[in-house]
Amino acid sequence: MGSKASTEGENTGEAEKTETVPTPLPRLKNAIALNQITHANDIRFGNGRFVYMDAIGRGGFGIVAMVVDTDTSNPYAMKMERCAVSYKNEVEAYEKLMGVQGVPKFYSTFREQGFTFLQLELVGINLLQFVRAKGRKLRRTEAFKLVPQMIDILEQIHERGLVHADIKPANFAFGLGSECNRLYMLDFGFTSPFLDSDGEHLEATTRPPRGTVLYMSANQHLSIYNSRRDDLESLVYTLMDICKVSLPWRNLQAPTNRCAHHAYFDIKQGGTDGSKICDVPEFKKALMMCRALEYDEKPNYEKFKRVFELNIVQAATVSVKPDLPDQVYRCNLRREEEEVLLKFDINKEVTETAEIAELIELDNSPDAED
Ligand SMILES: Nc1ncnc2c1ncn2[C@@H]1O[C@H](COP(=O)(O)OP(=O)(O)OP(=O)(O)O)[C@@H](O)[C@H]1O
Repeated sequence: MGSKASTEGENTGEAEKTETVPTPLPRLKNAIALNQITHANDIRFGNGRFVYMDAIGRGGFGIVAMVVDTDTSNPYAMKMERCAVSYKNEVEAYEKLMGVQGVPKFYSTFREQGFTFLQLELVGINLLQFVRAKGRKLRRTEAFKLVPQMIDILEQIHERGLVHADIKPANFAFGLGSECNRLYMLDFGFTSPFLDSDGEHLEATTRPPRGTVLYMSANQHLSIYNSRRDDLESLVYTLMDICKVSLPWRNLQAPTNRCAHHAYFDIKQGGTDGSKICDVPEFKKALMMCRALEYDEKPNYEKFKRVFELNIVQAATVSVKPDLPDQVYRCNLRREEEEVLLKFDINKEVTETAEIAELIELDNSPDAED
């Protein structure tokens, strides 16, 4: 989750009409085999119950660690954040999404030393890492093969009355082992309800844009509160990006004021019919469908899927799954992030520093949720 101009993905060059073999990207090497994990430290969370194994993700407010439960020896993902304003949001979302296929299981949450923790089902490589591990962007047929799963997850999230509000490649991940051809949706820090307590759609309102600039819908740049149509539009940008169709705004400076957001809005609108965004018929059509949706309208998910439908031969032959289905990917931490982890070293005496006390206070303040 992050309110920032994303630098994720690679600059992909111009959109193409025909499918070409995508160009190589730098490959990821730091895979960790699940059956080979050993821990060389005494960093523990949750009153000593969870042993830290490795960092597998990082975001705007903290890191995601792979941990092992000392009671059961099961591995989990532990999302730890410092005073994250999005934390309460994310816990509520995970509670509402319990049982949804394609959302990692949520096991527990706790707070330690001014940090919040979410214990989650461990899933595998995210889509951004997947593309990097392949060393090339995906072929369109490969990206389209993923669409039904992506839409199904989104539809279920919407059915629970929530919009995800930060759809991007790094927020989709493959499952592990026998689940490696299933997709999961991650990061519910910006997820928000779109229904009121009577089940009616919330009135259109405004708030400062949040999410990841690169994939944010055009309307979000006008500060229009997210609704279901915005998730779909962000999904189209996500798909374009993973299969080498350039996002024309990729090299724009991150918007810092209203005027800059308006510039983004204009370029993301891409002319009256969106045709200036790209020439690929499927993306053009999908974007037009997003633009035709009213603020409170329920999308026709099946129709959306049909835009990307593969023919019978393609559907039977195209396979999209990680080469290493039993591996997660280590992520490099910054020095200050490594230092944070040392606060949880059980061999070190832990004192609550002024900084941590301040963070707890901030986190408990009434404004913390905005
Ligand atoms: N349950 C999980 N299993 C495995 N890896 C995960 C899991 N949850 C998150 N990750 C990894 O950690 C990364 C960051 O997670 P997440 O997006 O939830 O954090 P964030 O702090 O909100 O990030 P950002 O600020 O970039 O949006 C993901 O892209 C993914 O690679």
